[in-house]
Amino acid sequence: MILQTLDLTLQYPGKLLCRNLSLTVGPGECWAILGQNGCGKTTLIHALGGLRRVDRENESSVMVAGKPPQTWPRRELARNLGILLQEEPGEFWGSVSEYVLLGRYPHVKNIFGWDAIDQDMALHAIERMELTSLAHRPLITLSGGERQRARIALLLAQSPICYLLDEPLQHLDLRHQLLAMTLFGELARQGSAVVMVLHDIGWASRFCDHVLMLFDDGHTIRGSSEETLNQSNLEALYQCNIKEIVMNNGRHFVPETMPGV
Ligand SMILES: Nc1ncnc2c1ncn2[C@@H]1O[C@H](COP(=O)(O)OP(=O)(O)OP(=O)(O)O)[C@@H](O)[C@H]1O
Repeated sequence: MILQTLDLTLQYPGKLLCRNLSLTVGPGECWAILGQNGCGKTTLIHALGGLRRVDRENESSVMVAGKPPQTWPRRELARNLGILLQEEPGEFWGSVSEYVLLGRYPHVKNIFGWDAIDQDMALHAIERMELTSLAHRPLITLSGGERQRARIALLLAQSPICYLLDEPLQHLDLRHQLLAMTLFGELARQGSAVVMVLHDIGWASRFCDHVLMLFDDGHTIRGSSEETLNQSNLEALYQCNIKEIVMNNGRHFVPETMPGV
């Protein structure tokens, strides 16, 4: 078990986001977190990553590799857990390759800087995200999608055991959505744990083996994608009419109509 919540309840004044969530994410698993805007997906990612304190009496309700995330030394936590947030904390004025190298910081052994392994891993991550031709450009000159690929490359260079990803496909075109999902699927097959917030059920059904659904009233459904992704769960989750289409051995879910329209 890499990531675990025990009876986790998250709320803001006047709004219950999730109630008594017990979740266990193991190595090799790829999870999608699904739910309507404002249901609490980002808040949950923050709680799982130790970026948001859970209630005091609830302190042990999130565990990363057996310990609450706040109790890990930061560099050690970053070797276990890599987090991709929706918002960037601040501007970075260096080049793309300098930015991606920051992912190696938790692994640095040499006080004089990055060693050959760090350089190689950053280079490989840049290649994987198809950024080689932009590697020397200042990060701030990149487009939204290019910058999102650089952020994913930084995480690849970091190579944590568990990836927590909040809308990793934001700003990406179709080709790069496929590239990113293929990569996350590969990471899971190689033994990493991957947990990602998605708005596209198609990607979830194709690449994720587990799903967590967060409903507006705080209740949750979790389980295998096979079991949980069905018309009735998804219609209840998204509050609209959804049609399931089976095509080329894959299941596709198409939003059809708004109820009452
Ligand atoms: N600091 C805060 N104080 C009060 N309410 C908040 C605070 N931060 C977030 N919320 C509310 O909590 C709810 C959950 O927010 P969150 O960002 O986790 O939703 P989400 O599921 O990630 O949404 P989206 O799909 O739009 O990104 C929202 O209704 C939001 O307005």
